[in-house]
Amino acid sequence: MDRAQMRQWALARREAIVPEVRRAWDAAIWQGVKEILAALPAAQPWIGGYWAVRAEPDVLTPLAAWTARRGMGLALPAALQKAVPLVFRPWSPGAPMTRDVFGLPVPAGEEAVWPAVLLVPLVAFDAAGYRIGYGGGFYDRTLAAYRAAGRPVTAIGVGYECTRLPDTHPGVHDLPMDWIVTEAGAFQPAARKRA
Ligand SMILES: Nc1nc2c(c(=O)[nH]1)N(C=O)[C@@H](CNc1ccc(C(=O)N[C@@H](CCC(=O)O)C(=O)O)cc1)CN2
Ligand SMILES: Nc1ncnc2c1ncn2[C@@H]1O[C@H](COP(=O)(O)OP(=O)(O)OP(=O)(O)O)[C@@H](O)[C@H]1O
Repeated sequence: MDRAQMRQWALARREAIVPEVRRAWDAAIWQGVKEILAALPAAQPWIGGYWAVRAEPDVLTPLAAWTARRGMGLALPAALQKAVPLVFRPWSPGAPMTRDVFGLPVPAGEEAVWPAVLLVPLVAFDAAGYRIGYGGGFYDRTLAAYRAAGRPVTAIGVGYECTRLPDTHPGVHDLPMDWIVTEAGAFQPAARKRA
């Protein structure tokens, strides 16, 4: 399979998950994400989430409640043009929304922030922490922009076990996730594991 075929394979598997199972898996994924966030060295001013589309794991509601309780801000990505890094805009439940270049809902406010922790939706992923997304290269460009700006970032990939692959055949631009969280738990990709 090439990356486009892996993407189609994984999207089909993800869309086949029935609602009851999806609810249970999303709850388990949220538990895994929460444990990672709770163990971060310091309270973060901003966490980058995402507005779930196309059968992505949806943890936005508990994430919003959790961050609000701790006085942390939550921001959502906006793809404002093709081939540029994502911009993160502060969001809270009920905030006014507009649409980005792909028609996805994004916060209407134009303020941009740089969350040091990003939840990154995975269409498919592998044990080394590499991912396949929708093919726009947005998260890869975004992580590269953080690196170029000298801003540390923790990337937490979020996906379902049924879209795990032995090897996603990453390209030169692909940057690995620091963590991957699925319904089976949270793991640090082998290549990145530290003593
Ligand atoms: N929930 C969520 N929000 C997100 C992302 C994401 O992966 N998930 N993004 C992460 O990047 C950005 C949006 N990126 C997107 C990139 C491509 C397509 C998409 O539908 N692509 C078409 C092909 C379009 C084309 O070729 O021009 C497709 O897959 O059919 C959608 C969103 C920002 N917001
Ligand atoms: N840092 C970068 N600079 C320039 N081009 C990049 C960069 N990162 C990715 N690209 C390009 O973006 C395109 C899409 O990349 P890829 O197939 O890895 O997308 P994806 O990871 O599935 O999508 P996404 O990150 O949007 O979810 C490729 O043509 C790739 O070369």
